[in-house]
Amino acid sequence: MSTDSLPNTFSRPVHIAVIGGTGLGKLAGYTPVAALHPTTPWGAPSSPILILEHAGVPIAFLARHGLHHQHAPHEVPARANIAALRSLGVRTIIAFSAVGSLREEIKPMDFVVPDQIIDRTKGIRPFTFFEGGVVGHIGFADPFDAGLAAIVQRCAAAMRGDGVVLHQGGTVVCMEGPQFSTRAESNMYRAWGGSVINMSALPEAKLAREAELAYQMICMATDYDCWHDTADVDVAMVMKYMAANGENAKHLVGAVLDELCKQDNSDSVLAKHWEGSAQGAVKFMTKPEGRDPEAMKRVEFLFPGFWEES
Ligand SMILES: CSC[C@H]1O[C@H](OP(=O)(O)O)[C@H](O)[C@@H]1O
Ligand SMILES: Nc1ncnc2[nH]cnc12
Repeated sequence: MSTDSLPNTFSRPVHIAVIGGTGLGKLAGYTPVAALHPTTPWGAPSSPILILEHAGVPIAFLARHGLHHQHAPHEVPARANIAALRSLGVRTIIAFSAVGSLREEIKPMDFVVPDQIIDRTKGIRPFTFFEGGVVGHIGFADPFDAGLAAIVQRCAAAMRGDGVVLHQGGTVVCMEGPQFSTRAESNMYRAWGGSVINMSALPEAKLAREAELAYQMICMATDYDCWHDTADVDVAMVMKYMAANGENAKHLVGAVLDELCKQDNSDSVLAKHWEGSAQGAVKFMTKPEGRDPEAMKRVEFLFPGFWEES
């Protein structure tokens, strides 16, 4: 569907966003009411941001790899994505990801709500908002949002697929890609305690935390990577399972949005529990004489009024 005929403005604040990953370039069952094209100091986001309505509540939807899956994992403009969503008022993000399973019990088609990440990206992706003359060190011990994870867990019953399981907790290994892992790497990640593997959890989750957003990834297993005695992962396998799992994903996202929309103006959806966490880490690090005006402006885009009291 072309988004060209949709309004490119939306006047109400939007608190909730969904980021769609591989095989989830749109949200089935929703008709967008606007298509926004925000710009940020970090450039344009991956795709137009579609505004959908669920139970009368506006939801932002962003396609991580672009409308046509044109951004490789290391090319996704994650800073622009997170900054653009925040500038619309978004404080809660549910992010979908297609993952390889590193555990026998996580079968293709199962869902995983991870609570940890192992970073195997290679430092080639821009990964922080705070650089170039403004320094900040945020806490990242628990990279996802426990409150959102609990909501997703409660919604697992919405999936009617036979035998589909939602695994609560687990460690996502985020590798650089775009090539898949070697067998030695896949076995090493298993030995490290990894549950699933993808190429997209980072820097997205780090940037969401820097932007003081509540962020939870929902992983959909599409393969057993290459450690298992079944066929090694390839793109066709990932796409086949994503297509087969579309109905389950639709039911799950619908149920999660039901819950989030009921709480649209609550402190948890507004991520009050993260408010001030990054700003505190930034404000006192770089002394005024070391601050770069352009870097300060970029921080101001994220947190309007940030420098007023310093
Ligand atoms: C096509 S397989 C590899 C690709 O799939 C996952 O994408 P996403 O996390 O956006 O669903 C994985 O992270 C890779 O980018
Ligand atoms: N095996 C795998 N490795 C990395 N990313 C993936 N996304 C889906 N399957 C994957």
